[in-house]
Amino acid sequence: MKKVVLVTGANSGIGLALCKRLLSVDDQIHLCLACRNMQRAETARAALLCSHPGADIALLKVDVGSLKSVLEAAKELKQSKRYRRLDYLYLNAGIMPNPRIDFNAFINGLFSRKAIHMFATGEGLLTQEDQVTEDGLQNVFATNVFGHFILLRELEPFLCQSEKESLVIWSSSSNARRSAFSLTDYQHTQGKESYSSSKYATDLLSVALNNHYNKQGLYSSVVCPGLVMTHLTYGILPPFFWTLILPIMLLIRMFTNSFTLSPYNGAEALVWLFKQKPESLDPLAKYYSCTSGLGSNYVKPVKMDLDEEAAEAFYQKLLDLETKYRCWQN
Ligand SMILES: NC(=O)C1=CN([C@@H]2O[C@H](COP(=O)(O)OP(=O)(O)OC[C@H]3O[C@@H](n4cnc5c(N)ncnc54)[C@H](OP(=O)(O)O)[C@@H]3O)[C@@H](O)[C@H]2O)C=CC1
Ligand SMILES: CC(C)CCC[C@@H](C)[C@H]1CC[C@H]2C3=C(CC[C@]12C)[C@@]1(C)CCC(=O)C[C@@H]1CC3
Repeated sequence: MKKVVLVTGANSGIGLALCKRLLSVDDQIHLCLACRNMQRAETARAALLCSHPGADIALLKVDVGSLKSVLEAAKELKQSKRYRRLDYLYLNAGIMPNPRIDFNAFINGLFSRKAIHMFATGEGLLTQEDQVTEDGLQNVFATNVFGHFILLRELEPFLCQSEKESLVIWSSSSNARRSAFSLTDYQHTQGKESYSSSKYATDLLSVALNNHYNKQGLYSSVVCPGLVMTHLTYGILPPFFWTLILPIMLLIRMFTNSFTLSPYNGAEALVWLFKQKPESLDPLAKYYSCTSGLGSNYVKPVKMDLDEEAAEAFYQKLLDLETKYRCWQN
């Protein structure tokens, strides 16, 4: 049976590298690139077909930050009858709008005992300016979490099938931090660390999804790709600056193994999960892409800093929000 794989945010960065690597592992897969910009999606498909001529690559238009677009995309997928099931759903699209570096925190952190941790996670170094979407949601939450949750809910018939397990894989981050997230303000309307909050939310959600869906054959995992040079990180510092500090980054990599740097390396854990049996994965672990000082890639599972009650409480809040939006749609 050929595997069916859908990747959101597949037209650039880690998502595109993942697609390329998946085709290298198995060029028989049915690959669906779910992107908001069809021109960029076409360019990505052309690039993938260059390296894998004859590959089965479909495009699906979806803006995960817009509930209307998510519902339309799911409807299109169901109506097209192109696929009967989905084996892997990579929820990779993500944003970090208007990032700012706190240089004081950087200098203080540099000379503290937490220096290595700071480089591995970016903890306390970054703030973002969020916006409100047309649905009245915080943009980072809508894009990184809720749009993907609704997509998953809409695609349940493709994912929950008795004959075979399916795996949902969330692109989380080492920047996910418990203290940046609050159950009473899960959209992060108050603070300035919406990215960190949204990634912690994906970690909680993945745990809750396993509790609710494993019996139906659906499994969920989270990955951290490491620090990768993509449009996202070029929004933090310009490309020339990253090139300038490359020797420093290679040095830091020797201590943290978390500066994977290239999208190819960053996709390591995502590809590794494709090769695993979903039921053999640890629902409470985050799978990190790592690159050693000598440049070899490996995957490291790390227990997440969360409790299952909080995961369940957050899940219930998402269900309530979903009900509210579905009422508005009708
Ligand atoms: N780069 C890094 O160091 C790290 C990245 N990550 C995570 O990895 C994931 C991929 O990021 P990365 O490859 O670095 O970043 P990129 O900016 O290169 O890629 C992000 C992808 O998501 C898409 N996207 C953004 N918003 C939407 C939307 N509303 N609807 C549909 N697609 C959307 C983008 O499409 P478009 O081209 O249209 O903008 C793009 O294809 C993200 O979830 C990120 O948080 C995690 C840890 C580290
Ligand atoms: C390399 C240094 C001389 C200067 C870089 C300092 C910071 C800009 C970076 C240190 C750790 C980085 C990091 C991220 C962004 C850039 C840093 C803060 C991320 C938050 C990017 C997005 C993620 O999901 C996780 C990354 C963790 C590490």
